[in-house]
Amino acid sequence: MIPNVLSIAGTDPSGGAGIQADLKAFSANGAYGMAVVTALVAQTTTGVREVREVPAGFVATQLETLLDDVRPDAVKIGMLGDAEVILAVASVLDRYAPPHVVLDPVMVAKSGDRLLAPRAVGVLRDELLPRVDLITPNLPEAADLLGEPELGAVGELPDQARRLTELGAKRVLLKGGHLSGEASADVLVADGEAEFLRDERISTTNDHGTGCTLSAAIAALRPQRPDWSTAAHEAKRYLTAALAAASRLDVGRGHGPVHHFHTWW
Ligand SMILES: Nc1ncnc2c1ncn2[C@@H]1O[C@H](COP(=O)(O)OP(=O)(O)OP(=O)(O)O)[C@@H](O)[C@H]1O
Ligand SMILES: Cc1ncc(CO)c(N)n1
Repeated sequence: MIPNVLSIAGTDPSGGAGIQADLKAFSANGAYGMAVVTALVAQTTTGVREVREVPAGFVATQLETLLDDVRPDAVKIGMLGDAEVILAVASVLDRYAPPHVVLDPVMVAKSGDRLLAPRAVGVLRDELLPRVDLITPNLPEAADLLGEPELGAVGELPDQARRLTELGAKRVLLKGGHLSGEASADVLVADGEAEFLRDERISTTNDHGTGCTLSAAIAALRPQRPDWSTAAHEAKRYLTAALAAASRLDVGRGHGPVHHFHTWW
């Protein structure tokens, strides 16, 4: 059976990040996609112009309406925007206990614009991290969650990922996309064990939504694969291919999107 996978996230009208990217990544990775919108974001490849939050009560109503009818096989959580929405999502997770929950702790867009209120970082750390199966922070997000300086070297990733599990996250995929070097390396830590996910670094400015794509692909693949490690390695390969395929796109003047392609078979 095709897995039903839910994204809880904000929007990107240019289709590169957020809900729009998640739905494409779900489809391309063999899942049926569903979405609950948490914030309307006026953004494109060049940056964010304005954000309108969806009231927390209505995020909860969207989730309850959906979950009373459909049981998802996995959930990906992205931009939540503020503390009230975080608490609403945490409470719904408690009541419905969906399997395979991935949290991308979105805080700042590639353009530098904030997508999470600074005072909500502690609420995300204390109320949501312990309730999900995997978190996928980038380096600035990991530093913010731990109150540490941002890492500058690949070799430091495993120890920082382990410290994130000490905050209550069951598993951590710490993304090294902001580092330079020949390879693009991330680290996955579960049960104290660390393993690297390495792939070639693609030379491109079409890197808008890479984080959304990776976490969405993991959520889509997890119900179809035996464990988190297999799903994460495969999602990483999918992202590298989508980054390489981005050279065929001509979208916007800034950080362009990756290309989610389907193999018809
Ligand atoms: N040029 C690249 N080539 C290959 N992989 C990359 C490249 N840039 C980023 N990645 C990979 O993309 C994923 C996302 O990494 P990154 O650290 O950029 O996340 P992010 O900052 O959350 O992304 P975004 O905010 O744009 O969605 C990681 O797996 C990272 O290794
Ligand atoms: C809605 C949304 N979520 C996440 C990101 C991070 O790239 C973004 N730019 N927009």
